[in-house]
Amino acid sequence: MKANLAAVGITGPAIEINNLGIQLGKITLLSAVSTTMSAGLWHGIVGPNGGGKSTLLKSIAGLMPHSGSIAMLWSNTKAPIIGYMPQLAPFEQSLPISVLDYLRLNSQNRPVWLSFKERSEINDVVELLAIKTLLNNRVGTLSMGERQRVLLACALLQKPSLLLLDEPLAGIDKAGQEKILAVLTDFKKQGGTIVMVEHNWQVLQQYCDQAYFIDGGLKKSGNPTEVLQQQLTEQSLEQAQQQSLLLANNQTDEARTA
Ligand SMILES: Nc1ncnc2c1ncn2[C@@H]1O[C@H](COP(=O)(O)OP(=O)(O)OP(=O)(O)O)[C@@H](O)[C@H]1O
Repeated sequence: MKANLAAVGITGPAIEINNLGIQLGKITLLSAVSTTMSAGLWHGIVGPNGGGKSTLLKSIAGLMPHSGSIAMLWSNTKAPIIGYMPQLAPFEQSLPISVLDYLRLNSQNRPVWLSFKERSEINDVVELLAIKTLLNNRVGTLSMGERQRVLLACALLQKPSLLLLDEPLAGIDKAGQEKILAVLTDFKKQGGTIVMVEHNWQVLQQYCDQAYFIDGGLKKSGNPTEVLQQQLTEQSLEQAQQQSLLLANNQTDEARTA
């Protein structure tokens, strides 16, 4: 039987971001971000390195102090549960904790040493992400791809209705990526909302409903193919401007030496 990934019958929330700004000391990481991410869709955050994608995701997850507002809008009586997968979270090599214990720690809110009840959610995510053979391995010894699957399993454990994923495909081979994308496709089909940081435009175009280009702020958003086209047009315009500037400088130099 197929596991339910999102809380059954629950539509993931929409996210309304209004004039979001993030300042660390004198450095502005993000400014004036305003947008609405619709419920039940797959949203892709894209942009250059250091542009502020992870920062935006962390602020939606409530992990980053900010100005402006971020509101979750949902139609159900139960508040949305958020599953967050950080960017390639490193585990300390010597951390004496197995993958199974790590999942157990993340599967309940009360300390596992007080009581632990075997939970079916763990079996569901273990099967879903094919991590059974890793259960007795120490988290610090996992390869990058294995770690990604364990982190995604953790994000799915509480049956969230919103998934916030920071480059979930990074460091994973093609087969593993297809597996994860299939899991996420099912999650969306069951009503969940996904916000995912992703560099690969092919993935964004194939899977995401909306793309948001972040570079110190929200530069453009819309259908991923349209956002990509706009970005390519801007880049080629910029290149053409640089080339004509270079040409003009060379001509000036030549005129001076003549
Ligand atoms: N806690 C912090 N203190 C100082 N600078 C920070 C902090 N967190 C992030 N930054 C800086 O903010 C900028 C945006 O970082 P962020 O990780 O959001 O970028 P990104 O778009 O996710 O980049 P990448 O694609 O490389 O993962 C970077 O220049 C980063 O160095």
